[in-house]
Amino acid sequence: MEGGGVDHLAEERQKSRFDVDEMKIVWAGSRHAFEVSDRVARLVASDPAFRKDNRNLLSRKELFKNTLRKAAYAWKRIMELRLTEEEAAKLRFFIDEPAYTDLHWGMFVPAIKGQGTEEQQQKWLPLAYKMQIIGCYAQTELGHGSNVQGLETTATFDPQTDEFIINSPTLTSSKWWPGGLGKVSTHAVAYARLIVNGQDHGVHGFIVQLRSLDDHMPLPGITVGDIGMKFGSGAYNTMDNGVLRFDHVRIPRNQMLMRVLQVTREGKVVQSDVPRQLIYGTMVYVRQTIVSDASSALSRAVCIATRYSAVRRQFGSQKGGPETQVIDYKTQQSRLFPLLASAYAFRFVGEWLKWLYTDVTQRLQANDFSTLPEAHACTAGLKSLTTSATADAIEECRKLCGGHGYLTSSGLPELFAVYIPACTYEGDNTVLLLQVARFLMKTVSQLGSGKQPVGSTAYMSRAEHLMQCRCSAQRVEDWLKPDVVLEAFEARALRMSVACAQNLSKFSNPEEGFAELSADLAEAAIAHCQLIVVSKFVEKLQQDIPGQGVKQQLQTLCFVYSLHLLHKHQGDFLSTGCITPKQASLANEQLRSLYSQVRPNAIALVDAFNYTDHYLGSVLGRYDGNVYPTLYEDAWKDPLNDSVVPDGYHEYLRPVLKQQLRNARL
Ligand SMILES: CCCCCCCC/C=C\CCCCCCCCCCCCCC(=O)SCCNC(=O)CCNC(=O)[C@H](O)C(C)(C)COP(=O)(O)OP(=O)(O)OC[C@H]1O[C@@H](n2cnc3c(N)ncnc32)[C@H](O)[C@@H]1OP(=O)(O)O
Ligand SMILES: Cc1cc2nc3c(=O)[nH]c(=O)nc-3n(C[C@H](O)[C@H](O)[C@H](O)COP(=O)(O)OP(=O)(O)OC[C@H]3O[C@@H](n4cnc5c(N)ncnc54)[C@H](O)[C@@H]3O)c2cc1C
Repeated sequence: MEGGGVDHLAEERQKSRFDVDEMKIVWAGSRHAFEVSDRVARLVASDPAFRKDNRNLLSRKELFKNTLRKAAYAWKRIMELRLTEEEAAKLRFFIDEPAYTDLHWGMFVPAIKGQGTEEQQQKWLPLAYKMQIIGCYAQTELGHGSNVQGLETTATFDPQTDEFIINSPTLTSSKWWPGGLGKVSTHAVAYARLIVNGQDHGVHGFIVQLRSLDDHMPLPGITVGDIGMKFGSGAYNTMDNGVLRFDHVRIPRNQMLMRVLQVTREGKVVQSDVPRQLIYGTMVYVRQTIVSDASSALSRAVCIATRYSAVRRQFGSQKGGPETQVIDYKTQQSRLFPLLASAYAFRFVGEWLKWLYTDVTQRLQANDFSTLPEAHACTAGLKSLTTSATADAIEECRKLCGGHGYLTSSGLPELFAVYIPACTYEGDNTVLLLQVARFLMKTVSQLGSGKQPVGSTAYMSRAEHLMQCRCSAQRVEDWLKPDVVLEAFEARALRMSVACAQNLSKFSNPEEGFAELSADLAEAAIAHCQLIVVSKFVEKLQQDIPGQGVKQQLQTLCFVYSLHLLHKHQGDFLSTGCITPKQASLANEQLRSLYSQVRPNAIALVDAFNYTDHYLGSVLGRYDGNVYPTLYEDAWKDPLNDSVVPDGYHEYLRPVLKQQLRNARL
């Protein structure tokens, strides 16, 4: 994508055996998506206002102000250029800096859309769309995050004044973590226990104004601020995660989001026919976006590690010739190529999840709630699986880059620091896996009742076969048959779920049993989610994919993804009797051969992500591979090198040196 100087990776690029431009379109999702993405990426890269290479040198205050500046400038550009929603979303992506706008557009607006009545949407959405108000999603408290039903903030209906009184009764009820809350938001969708006539009706969302629209001061009864520095310099510190306390703050009754439950003027609580779980709908939406984001973060780390692995040479010089490129070491390949394959796998499962989410949203609008449990289980499970894998992968990519990977200029430390909270926010990954496990146990318990499992659990309808089938792989090549691979994953997932269900049935108290077996249940959930990813990759390959060699590369990556999982989790596959040790060894042999097929295409496969050097933000991952001179020059730019003799020499170094000298003379 970058033009200019000498291309140190040119030889690598010539080795590839497929049409990279066509692969770029597959990666982007469509030709249109590619064109939008490419255009916006260049726009951001060429605008000095979006410079980001100085982030980790700024103090928190400077960093935050800089983010405010960028967000305001981005908004101005969105208006000036009349960007569509798709283009604006891409702009946010390539600016690559967490900001309050993420929560405004990503959670505040969707919460009103999903949980507000038509009337409420008409009132609040135009204000939010024009950014005349800025909102956040204030759910988590100091004492409770995962356990939403345990939230303590109260919203008590006062029939005298037709208002709710929002209150933080305890220290632990302080809202804690919401992004955009600390310093920016004028409004929040705040989650609180609805109390009417002394009766607790559970947690609901309320639109609460926090700050004056004139001078930005907190309104009476509101205490609000930032919760302090987070992991890493730069990184997520561009975000003002906040603390908020309410001291009997009054809001009009019509500011409770009432799509699920209404409170009338008379104080009557009316449940609509919309299921309660819709209150959790915003989280379902965001979890779905987080899966796509995982493929972006992972592909970015993999792009850096792959390019650098082709540039870096260690050992193996023959007769004074060049040393071996580290990418040619089999160990490097076995660590790197599964991550490359995972990036593609997560991309495709993300595309599918987006489709699933759109489908469920359309059904909800037509009052069909039947697919909500499936959407919840898939978004929760895939959010958990992909973010855990991506966080681990970024750290692995750092190690794959050796010492230089630890330098800020590699781009990997900041990427890691910014990314890892994805394992926690929008649902702790273990808590989410246990939600999937509940869904699986329910599905297994209904097998044989005549109710056919559908969607992601449809494979369970073949339980009789999958519980006793034997893998047919006899030769290495058999592991390149999608049906063989899929059946092994289906059998493993089902057998693990059924084993959990059988163990659960031994407990007289199911909740006690669930708690006792929760580690096994989480593993069964992982097996189910891995099956979803594998099956969506296989489905992708059934589509018509144009471009010379493109489909073949994707096939190779699909098998790399599947067989590396099979290798990594062979304990599961063997202990459930899905494969034999001999078959595991054949699969591993096939995997090694696949790595050799990926090798000549590796650079082109990461070029297909079409990332600009600006977006990558990595000296090691530069498109032209010109790593060493840039690293060398960059080092001299560090503020510590502004002076040859460091500040502090006279106060702290010279006296120590002199003292040592005096001691030595004595
Ligand atoms: C730079 C400027 C540019 C400007 C550019 C402008 C344009 C920009 C355009 C777009 C930008 C978009 C950006 C989008 C990115 C967004 C980034 C976000 C960043 C991340 C922020 C993070 C925010 C947060 O973290 S918010 C807080 C999240 N909190 C949690 O996730 C809490 C987790 N806990 C829970 O979800 C629940 O408590 C629980 C599920 C664990 C348990 O709930 P419970 O006690 O009620 O449950 P049960 O287990 O008893 O379940 C009851 C029943 O309900 C079902 N269930 C549970 N959850 C759901 C659900 N979500 N949906 C449906 N059903 C659900 C469950 O299965 C049970 O069902 P049964 O049938 O078994 O009864
Ligand atoms: C960067 C960041 C941004 C955030 N932004 C927002 C925001 O905008 N708005 C908002 O409302 N919130 C936000 N949050 C809060 C976030 O959603 C919560 O932190 C998250 O849901 C996890 O909840 P917790 O902190 O209560 O974790 P805890 O539940 O306290 O987790 C602690 C440990 O306990 C384990 N655990 C908890 N329950 C169980 C269980 N039932 N079974 C087994 N193990 C369990 C977990 O696995 C974990 O290991 C943000 C958090 C972060 C880090």
